[in-house]
Amino acid sequence: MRTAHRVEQVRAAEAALMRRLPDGELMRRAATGLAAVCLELLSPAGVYGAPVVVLAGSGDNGGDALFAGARLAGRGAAVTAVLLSPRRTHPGGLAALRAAGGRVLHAGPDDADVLERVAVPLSRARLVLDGIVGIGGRGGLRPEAARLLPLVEASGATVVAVDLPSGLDADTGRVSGPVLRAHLTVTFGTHKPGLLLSPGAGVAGTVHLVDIGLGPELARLAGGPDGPGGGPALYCLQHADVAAVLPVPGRDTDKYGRGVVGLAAGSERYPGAAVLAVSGAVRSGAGAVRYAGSVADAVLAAHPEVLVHRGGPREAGRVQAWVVGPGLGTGSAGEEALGEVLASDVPVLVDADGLGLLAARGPEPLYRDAPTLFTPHAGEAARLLGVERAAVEAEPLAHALRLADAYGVTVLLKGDRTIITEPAAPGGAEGLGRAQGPGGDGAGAEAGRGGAGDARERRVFVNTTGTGWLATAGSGDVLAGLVGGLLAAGLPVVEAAAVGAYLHGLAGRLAASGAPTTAPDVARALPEAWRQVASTATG
Ligand SMILES: NC(=O)C1=CN([C@@H]2O[C@H](COP(=O)(O)OP(=O)(O)OC[C@H]3O[C@@H](n4cnc5c(N)ncnc54)[C@H](OP(=O)(O)O)[C@@H]3O)[C@@H](O)[C@H]2O)[C@@H](O)CC1
Ligand SMILES: Nc1ncnc2c1ncn2[C@@H]1O[C@H](COP(=O)(O)OP(=O)(O)O)[C@@H](O)[C@H]1O
Ligand SMILES: [K+]
Repeated sequence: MRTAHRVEQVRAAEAALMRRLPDGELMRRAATGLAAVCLELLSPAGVYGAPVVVLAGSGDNGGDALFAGARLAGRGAAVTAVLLSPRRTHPGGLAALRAAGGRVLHAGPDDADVLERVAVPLSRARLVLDGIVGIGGRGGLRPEAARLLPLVEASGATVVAVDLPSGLDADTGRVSGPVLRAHLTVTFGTHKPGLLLSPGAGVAGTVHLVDIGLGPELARLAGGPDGPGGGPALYCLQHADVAAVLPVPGRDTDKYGRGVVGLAAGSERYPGAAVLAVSGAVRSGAGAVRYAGSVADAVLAAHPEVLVHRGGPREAGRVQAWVVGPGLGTGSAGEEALGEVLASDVPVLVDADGLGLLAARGPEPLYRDAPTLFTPHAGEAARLLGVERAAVEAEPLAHALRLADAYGVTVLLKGDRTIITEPAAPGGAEGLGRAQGPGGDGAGAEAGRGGAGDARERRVFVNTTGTGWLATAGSGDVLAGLVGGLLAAGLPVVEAAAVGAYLHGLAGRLAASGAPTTAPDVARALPEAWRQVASTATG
């Protein structure tokens, strides 16, 4: 499991660790790891004489960058440090850089002709280290740093962000002003949520984690009574985590034992959505799929194995979970189907038109005994909350949490980085992520910040397996069917959502393989995604 922690958690762990280590040891570890990555980047074309620019701000982030720059200079690179706060530069880092033969340019707010002076080294640079600001940052880059951005972008150099891209909010991934886009981010100790969430992930590039020994401290804090507490702010599944919970039939399992998923979807106007949701459900691990609705013939033509009912969900027969909404329409038939499904006593996934119908009623808790999962994209989430779509896209995590609390449901917010979160007071304490840290509890995420319940209880997952090729009509319907099937197969709601998003993203990659793909092809790639994941468990 990959995990991410908020700045206050990182600071607390850092303080605890520093008490036990010699002065400067943590920065030495960070700079060593950073320099190693940079050397690897420079090596193919040669390190000796390689032009490197270090952008250094006023804090320890600049210190990391300067110490790493000194190491590169020690290996023969031609390093120029550009100091954005010349009077407040990290003294040890600056001294090390000078001692290793690095050049130094002043580029503070009061320095004249800055652009002319830095233009030449930047235009020649093969590598730029962004040590302007790290986890101490607030808001977008300030003008003295922002004015360098066009020069960096025009240089064509590889940009390596130190800890995180300067100007990016570490906790939320929000970009509220100018930000230095990186090809690669070398982050220290733990991932920061903003590197994994949208839109931050889009400016961080590939993220490389350098171990500086914070892990045990973070785990200790998670269980302790003092400090920020809480487990990781974010969990990010890997193959082995998914393999551990995939529903695999035993020798004595029959199809009903594997779970039956019901789908209330499709309409004369949108029959395809039902077919696509079914195509995900039949490959989900459930033993059987029931369809209830008006486009049974289209469903049967594509999937003869489905049990169909040409009426409402209530009379369709027993299921272990319902999916309601894809292509359902928002008329009275849709309204009726939604009402019947929500009145059932099994887990329900509400998608697409089902969410549209609920949005029209406005935010109110659903008060169901069984779990309810919403699977909106940003536009649907915005309608459910009565906010602009752009607001959801700017801060998806905060809005996913608000949505979960306003309706009392688990939320899977779709996007390039899909977020899964439960409402503030989740039932049960078992499951993925629960075993992390001595506290055994889940994540804190932004819950406290959003004023949303007990920050220590709530788990938040982010899915990183997706690809832009999944932005194709109907791929969300496939996801709804898949997750519904996982629910029917018995996975707890958060696990079903997180595992479904993971397999769906992977299937999207396999189906696309670098070229356009279609929703049916994504569904057809699900078994291969499953096999790839499962093979990590069997070796
Ligand atoms: N924690 C750990 O475990 C370890 C941490 N390490 C490293 O330390 C880094 C954190 O260092 P840090 O605390 O010195 O803060 P940092 O990010 O350098 O900012 C410094 C100052 O910048 C300013 N500033 C603020 N916003 C700004 C903006 N938008 N644009 C421009 N400037 C802005 C603001 O100063 P102000 O001008 O407001 O007084 C702020 O105080 C961390 O990211 C990692 O690299 C590793 O060495 C080892 C282990
Ligand atoms: N840029 C992207 N990167 C990764 N996944 C994406 C991207 N854009 C969309 N997706 C995924 O594609 C699916 C689209 O679902 P949705 O918006 O409901 O489309 P539709 O309504 O056409 O089915 C979601 O699973 C979403 O996470
Ligand atoms: K940085």
